Amino acid sequence: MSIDHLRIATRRSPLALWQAEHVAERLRQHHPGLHVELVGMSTRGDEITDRPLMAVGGKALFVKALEEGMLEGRADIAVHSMKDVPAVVPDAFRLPVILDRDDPCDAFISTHYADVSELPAGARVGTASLRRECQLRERRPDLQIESLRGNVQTRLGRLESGDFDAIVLAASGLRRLGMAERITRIMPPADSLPAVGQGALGIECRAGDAEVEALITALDDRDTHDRVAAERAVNTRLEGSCHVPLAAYAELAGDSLWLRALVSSRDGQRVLRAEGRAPRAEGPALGLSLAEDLLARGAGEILAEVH
Ligand SMILES: NCc1[nH]cc(CCC(=O)O)c1CC(=O)O
Repeated sequence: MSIDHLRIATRRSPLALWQAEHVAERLRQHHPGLHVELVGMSTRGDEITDRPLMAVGGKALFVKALEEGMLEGRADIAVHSMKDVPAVVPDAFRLPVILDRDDPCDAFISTHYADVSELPAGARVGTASLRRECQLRERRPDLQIESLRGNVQTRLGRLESGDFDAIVLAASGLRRLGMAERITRIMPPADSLPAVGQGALGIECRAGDAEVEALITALDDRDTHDRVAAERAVNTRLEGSCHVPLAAYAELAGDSLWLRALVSSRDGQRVLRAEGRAPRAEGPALGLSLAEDLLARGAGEILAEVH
């Protein structure tokens, strides 16, 4: 029996729906005649917006609800922003596919200022991520950095209404929603090292669903997969909780993988960086060794303070 119908579990935010529809379209292209349907699911991470995400369980909430949907048989696969997927995938699931990466960088958005360096002393900057916050604080300890949650549209709305002088968001999210022209400046990885998996989409399925896995494998992008595997290895060793100021970003030049990682205290006063190169097949080992290097230099204490 071959599969002629595939249901995709997705969150209901505009970005999540775009991502799931993108995967649906790619699957239809690869498998003409396959019927692909989106199944929208609400997650606690989306429902609770009045408290910091890390206080209610972190980004793992986004993923967990979709996994439950698959276990209950309401969907066959789930599409995730790899940035939101915890380092360890539960035994009942597999994550065999990572699609080709979009822009992995953070985007600086401001109505008055061209770049971080042009912000006046004490300027108010909104960001939802501790990782972005501490890298901003390292460069500009004078900035007033405030938490900014909600979906991409909500966050842009708060910039427009004058709550902030600038905000920082993932470039890929803006591009996917057709709002690339809102980006004032792309922040290069040297200025804002991206989150593990940022800009990449992954497809999760139930373990043992060989037919489904065979169907989705066509969308896997080897280069992105190897890069994200190296980044996720850093996370495997350092992820002690749901929300940690941790960045890891890999680039490929032929067979050679260049991985950079960063751990920071919340105030940006102590920032530890590590980097290394390895053949692409050894990316996960490189990720683990960078994590060990960071731990040897005090990453454990820094992360313990943040928790
Ligand atoms: N945490 C929310 C989230 N999860 C993935 C993206 C962007 C898309 C991506 O990284 O692939 C965003 C928005 C943001 O960080 O601004």
